[in-house]
Amino acid sequence: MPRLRLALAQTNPVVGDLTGNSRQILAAATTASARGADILALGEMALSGYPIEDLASRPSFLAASRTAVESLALELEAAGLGELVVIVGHPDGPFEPRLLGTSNAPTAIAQNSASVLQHGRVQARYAKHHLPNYSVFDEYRVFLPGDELLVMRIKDVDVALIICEDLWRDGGPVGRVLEADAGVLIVINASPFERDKDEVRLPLVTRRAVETDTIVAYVNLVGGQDDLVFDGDSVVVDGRGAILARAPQFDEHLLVVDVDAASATDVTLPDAVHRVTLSARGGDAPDEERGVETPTIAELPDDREQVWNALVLGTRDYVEKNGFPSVILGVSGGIDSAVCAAIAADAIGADRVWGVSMPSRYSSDHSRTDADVLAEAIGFHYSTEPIADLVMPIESQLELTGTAAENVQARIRGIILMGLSNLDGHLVLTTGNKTELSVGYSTIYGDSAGGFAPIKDVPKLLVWELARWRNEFALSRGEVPPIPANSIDKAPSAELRPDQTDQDTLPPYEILDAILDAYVTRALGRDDVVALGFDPETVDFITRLVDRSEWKRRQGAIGPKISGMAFGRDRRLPITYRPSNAH
Ligand SMILES: Nc1ncnc2c1ncn2[C@@H]1O[C@H](COP(=O)(O)OP(=O)(O)OC[C@H]2O[C@@H]([n+]3cccc(C(=O)O)c3)[C@H](O)[C@@H]2O)[C@@H](O)[C@H]1O
Ligand SMILES: Nc1ncnc2c1ncn2[C@@H]1O[C@H](COP(=O)(O)OP(=O)(O)OP(=O)(O)O)[C@@H](O)[C@H]1O
Ligand SMILES: NC(=O)CC[C@H](N)C(=O)O
Repeated sequence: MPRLRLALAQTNPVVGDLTGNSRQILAAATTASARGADILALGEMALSGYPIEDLASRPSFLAASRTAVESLALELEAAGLGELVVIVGHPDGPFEPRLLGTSNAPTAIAQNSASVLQHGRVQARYAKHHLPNYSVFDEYRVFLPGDELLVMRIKDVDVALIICEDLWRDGGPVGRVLEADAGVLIVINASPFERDKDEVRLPLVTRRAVETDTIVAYVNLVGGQDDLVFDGDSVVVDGRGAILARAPQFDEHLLVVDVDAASATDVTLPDAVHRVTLSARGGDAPDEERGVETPTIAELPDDREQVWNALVLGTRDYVEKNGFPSVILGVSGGIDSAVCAAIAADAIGADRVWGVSMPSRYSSDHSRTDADVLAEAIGFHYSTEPIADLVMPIESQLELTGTAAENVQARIRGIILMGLSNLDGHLVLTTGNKTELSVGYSTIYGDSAGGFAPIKDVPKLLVWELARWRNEFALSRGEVPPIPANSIDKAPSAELRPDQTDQDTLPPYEILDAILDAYVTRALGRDDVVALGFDPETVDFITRLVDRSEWKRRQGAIGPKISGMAFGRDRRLPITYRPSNAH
């Protein structure tokens, strides 16, 4: 059996940065070549970053992408890497437009493509067939589908190539892999992290390997892009479904593995298959001269560690890719701000985190002392800005009472954080969790003010779990646990009036999160939620709060998606909405 050495690079591109992303690809190619690889594959759109959204409708961006692919091929050749087959994803076009509406509507003129580079030029190109148009994906809006499977004959092995969603759909290119009798199937991906996604993704990869009787090499991007976090977790599986190699989650990594693939046959190719023959690296040099690559098979960490790592990477990449020197947040002694501060410190280092305690006349002693303990444990920059004297004049001049008065405190805190952000360039982190966002339990333009929301997709019960996990993790490494025990154990409170607790307004979090899971995540109607055994009045109260606060969410900051139903593009509902009966 011929042996191929595959290198899969989990790079972390920045959308639009064709020059920087090309540098990442060149670096991966240099290492892959030094390790004797025949083929280097990178994630979907590794050259442009993913998703490029309506940039795909700009001819100038497409022209720049084409130029970047051609330049990359020349640079590889100039660097002495021309023998290596490099598979790189990028948008391609412009093509004959598919009109989507009026003449002003965005028009699909691009394809989601992969170019095969060797000897200083593009040897072949593949265009993605299946354009996902659900959840966070809008590819049908901006891309034209491809209609041919690409097979590369290299070292007497037929290597088929497809792109991400193509693997998820029966029929189309994946259906033709078996007919083409390919020995290896390379899939380049931009597959965002979701809790439990691995329970779907890995079985899918192994199922396709068995169905198509090929070695499947699945390579995914890594890194944060706005609200998405790509987790890497690239994997190579043999035709019986056994894992041959697996890259770590959330890290840039080059996975190198030797595969013994079936020899190419002279089967008659189905119509929609294009085959190219590429020269073999190193000519006829015997495989033994390259030595043996011992493949790594990374273990997946447990659920809480995966989620923590996703939040940290999503936060870090938002800060770094948008050029912020530092972040700032209000620290109240409560669990949400404590967890956000710990995420921020893990993401960019405590010396780039600013925490501000902003006590009001209702702030408890423990809110200050717990914030002090947090600051000491994490070691971020810490200051105190009392707000009582700032709140008072507004309250009295406007004669505000009740919630109207309470919200002034949260808004003054927002003004302080935004003022310091304007002064020193910090990114403001807003600390709302998914439970609060679901029911609108935050003050608009107050504690919801901010540019990035690290825990916006984390329900309250999971916030507590993550806090406990992070502290245990610190202890297991002989480090100081970052989150004060008291912040975890005490009853949550907004402290906007004397002795307030969240449960004055909301049901216990065990019940609230369970109802939200049914209504928001599983999108059940009101009656179906009640049928799960919840008190009908509580269900009515909560579903009404959820519906009524859609407008607040629409104005809210983005934050890392960790679930299959994150607020934002996963869940698109009208703001103006009057349910006539149970929905
Ligand atoms: N459909 C719609 N479209 C556009 N705007 C709409 C709107 N519905 C209300 N509004 C506007 O929204 C205003 C009401 O919203 P908002 O000003 O936010 O105030 P509101 O939601 O009434 O009160 C804030 C709630 O969040 C709680 N809170 C505050 C701070 C922190 C925490 C915490 O523990 O995390 C909790 C607080 O205890 C209170 O229950 C209205 O006065 C109106 O201006
Ligand atoms: N005294 C305070 N000092 C500084 N920031 C505050 C203060 N009170 C509230 N904030 C800011 O407003 C946010 C929302 O307040 P809230 O009290 O709801 O959250 P929390 O204290 O972090 O968590 P919990 O909801 O568990 O109490 C806080 O996370 C914090 O960023
Ligand atoms: N980029 C894509 O085509 C991604 C779609 C795919 N179903 C995934 O999440 O992995």
